Amino acid sequence: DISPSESLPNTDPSVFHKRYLKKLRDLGEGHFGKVTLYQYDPANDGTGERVAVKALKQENGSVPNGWIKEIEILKSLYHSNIVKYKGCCTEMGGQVVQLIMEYLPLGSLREYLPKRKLGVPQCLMFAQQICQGMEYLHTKRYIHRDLAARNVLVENDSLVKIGDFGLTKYIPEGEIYYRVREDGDSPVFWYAIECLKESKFSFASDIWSFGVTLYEILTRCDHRQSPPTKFFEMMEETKGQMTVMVLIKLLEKQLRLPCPRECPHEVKVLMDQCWAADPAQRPLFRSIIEKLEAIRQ
Ligand SMILES: C=Cc1cc(F)c(CN2CC[C@](CC#N)(n3cc(C(N)=O)c(NC(=O)OC)n3)[C@H](F)C2)cc1O
Repeated sequence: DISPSESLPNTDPSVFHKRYLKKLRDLGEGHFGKVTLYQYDPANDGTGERVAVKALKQENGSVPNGWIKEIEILKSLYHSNIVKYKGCCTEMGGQVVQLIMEYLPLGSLREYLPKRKLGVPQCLMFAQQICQGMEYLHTKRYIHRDLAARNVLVENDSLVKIGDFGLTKYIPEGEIYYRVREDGDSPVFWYAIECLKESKFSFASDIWSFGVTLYEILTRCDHRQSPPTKFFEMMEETKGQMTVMVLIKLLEKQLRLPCPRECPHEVKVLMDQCWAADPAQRPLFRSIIEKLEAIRQ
């Protein structure tokens, strides 16, 4: 038997040392920080694995507790349609913490869909997988608050994963809404009407955002049909008026994003159910999965 002193040092695979992280390129920029591609190369021979590293713009050295929350949330999620947590890299005695995730080189649906003319069945398969990841998230009482094609990563032609949880919040038992005044650049064209009017986020507001994500998928993320482009067209000349106020008026008049070209009617019906003005009228992810399965038959 090998005595402990002879076995390999018991290194914790979720601990990443800054000195072995070699920066390759930036992957994305958010309001509060950025995501960068690194090679983790402890052998220093270029054979290390590539990882995606999320870092917050560091204010006065203190680690915001919302950031620790995001790390704890991703660490607690195990689902085939959710990006894998790999570990953390701490610096300056824990003053700086970076989140290490698996790297999906095909990037998000925003980069992938315009290049690959996928058929409707494959688009609906991706949509169903997003619902499976989101249903899992909701069973753990998390709301995502930023579901959009830009935050869905492509593993391969038949697998997508929800890739970013920057705005995810826990909804305590017995509560329905999470209220917040977002100061960042909020994704208003993915926000449910009650989020725009009263900042009331809930499981049902994630369903609304899924409807917008489904719309993006059926447009293959064509920027000419993007939600901002189409809503600005519908808002006509809003010279100087607050965009959010005009968007709320438009949604209150029951106006919605148009049916994408070559989108089956029953998929547009599903989108419109996700965009019901009354949150209680919107379907749950479980029933959306069943509807998508039925349409895909
Ligand atoms: C600090 C807050 C913050 C900072 C940000 F930059 C963003 C925006 N960011 C999210 C992560 C992102 C898209 C997704 N999902 N992505 C992850 C991978 C991966 N794990 O491989 C990947 N791969 C890739 O692009 O391969 C070519 N892209 C992309 F970086 C945009 C959101 C934020 O909340």
